[in-house]
Amino acid sequence: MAEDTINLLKDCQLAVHKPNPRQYIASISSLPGLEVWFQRASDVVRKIRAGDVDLGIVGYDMVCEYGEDDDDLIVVHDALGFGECHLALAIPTSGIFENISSVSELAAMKHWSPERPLRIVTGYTHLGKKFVDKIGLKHVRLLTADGALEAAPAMGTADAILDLVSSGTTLRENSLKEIEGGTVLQSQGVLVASKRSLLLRETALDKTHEILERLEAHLRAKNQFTVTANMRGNSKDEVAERILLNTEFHGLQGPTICPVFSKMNGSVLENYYAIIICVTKHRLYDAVKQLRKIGGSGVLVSPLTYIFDEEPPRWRMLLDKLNQ
Ligand SMILES: Nc1ncnc2c1ncn2[C@@H]1O[C@H](COP(=O)(O)OP(=O)(O)OP(=O)(O)O)[C@@H](O)[C@H]1O
Ligand SMILES: O=P(O)(O)OC[C@H]1O[C@H](OP(=O)(O)OP(=O)(O)O)[C@H](O)[C@@H]1O
Ligand SMILES: [Mg+2]
Repeated sequence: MAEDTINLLKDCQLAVHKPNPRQYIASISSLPGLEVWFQRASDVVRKIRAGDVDLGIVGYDMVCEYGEDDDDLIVVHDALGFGECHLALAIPTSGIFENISSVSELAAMKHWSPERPLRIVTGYTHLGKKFVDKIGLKHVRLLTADGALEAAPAMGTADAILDLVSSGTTLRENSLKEIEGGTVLQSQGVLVASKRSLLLRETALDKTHEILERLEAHLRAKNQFTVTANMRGNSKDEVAERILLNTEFHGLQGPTICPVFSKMNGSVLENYYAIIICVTKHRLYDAVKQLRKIGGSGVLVSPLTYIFDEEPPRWRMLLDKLNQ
């Protein structure tokens, strides 16, 4: 998460300067007056709640587990695009669980009693307790461990686990499976803040605004290409009509169309137009095909770095949450 966070900030022109690897304090030269502290994910949330730091970047799972529903915590950006995983219940694929494929089937098993509860090992006791209550599992004991939870069922120290799953490889390699209704939450990296800080300290709100704007502009641009193509035509209106009526690709507000001037037999002609549109990466080839069909040639594709649009919706949402 730390590496992903540093890379993301760098891509947003917010490079984190850390004088040496064993130092936990750093700075961002484009944000003077801001201190960066490297802390364990759980401590990031605890320190925001305690009022020691104003803003943090952590997994949403950490915000929920260590935030314990504290309404001072406010998620400023909920999808930073890394650390994607989900918190889920998993049970062994064989033995008494062989035919169990949902939480209702798990709850209905006759094996669990006050003397012999279902033992679930997890690092997420707050979320685990809430989840067990929600799904109505009666005879349960939550056990805690810090890591390698997937080994517990085979070791005989627990019956089930509640842990993060990403690719699913760790579960599979340890003969465990997820079950229907067993997902507690979806998680990825988020930017989280203390509501109190943002309300009481104008500089904290200003810096948050700048960071959010940069994140939004970069993340919006990340999956887009700028596509430029030349197209023969008699006027820009005619070219615009061809694009708007015959393709699905129109740019942010609409295509930008500019005349291309060429020299022929001593005179300057305006019989080509350059069109500029934005295209999501996975639809690039569709866009090229559609542009070709309406006479597009010389298609140039370049990556987009930022899209600064009007005020980002997340900023408005943040102000609403702060009642401003
Ligand atoms: N397999 C995974 N795939 C994607 N994201 C993950 C994965 N495992 C964990 N994460 C995310 O990374 C965050 C940090 O994970 P974790 O607590 O394991 O950190 P760590 O780097 O091992 O540090 P620590 O020393 O505190 O355990 C989690 O809260 C979660 O949001
Ligand atoms: O579905 P997968 O892609 O296999 O990823 C899931 C694993 O990743 C995390 O562990 P991590 O590697 O952080 O080790 P840890 O639990 O010891 O911290 C998590 O605790 C799972 O064990
Ligand atoms: Mg880990």
